[in-house]
Amino acid sequence: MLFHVRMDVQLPHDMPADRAATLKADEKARFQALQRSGQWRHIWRIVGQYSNVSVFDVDSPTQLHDLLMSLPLFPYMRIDVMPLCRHPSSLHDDDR
Ligand SMILES: O=C(O)C[C@H]1C=CC(=O)O1
Repeated sequence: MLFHVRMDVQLPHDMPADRAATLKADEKARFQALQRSGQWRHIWRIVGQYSNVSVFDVDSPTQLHDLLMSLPLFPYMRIDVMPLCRHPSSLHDDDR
């Protein structure tokens, strides 16, 4: 199942720089593992914002929920999710 996910990150202004750096490094490691697994299929930065739009390929809404909650930056994100299905005119066989 494919999901479009928008994540807006807002770290508290008073978070110590070393704590923020650790969180970002942990997030990057988790993100790259999920990319390698194929579950985090695409990501784009939204220009000028600490935000991204991503496409996830997971087995169920529950799996996506658990995956998002496992992200180190989860407590500092607003997350919006849209379920996707294949467009009938798409030329891409892997859109499902
Ligand atoms: O940078 C972000 O948008 C937040 C998050 C998503 C991937 C990642 O490495 O960090």
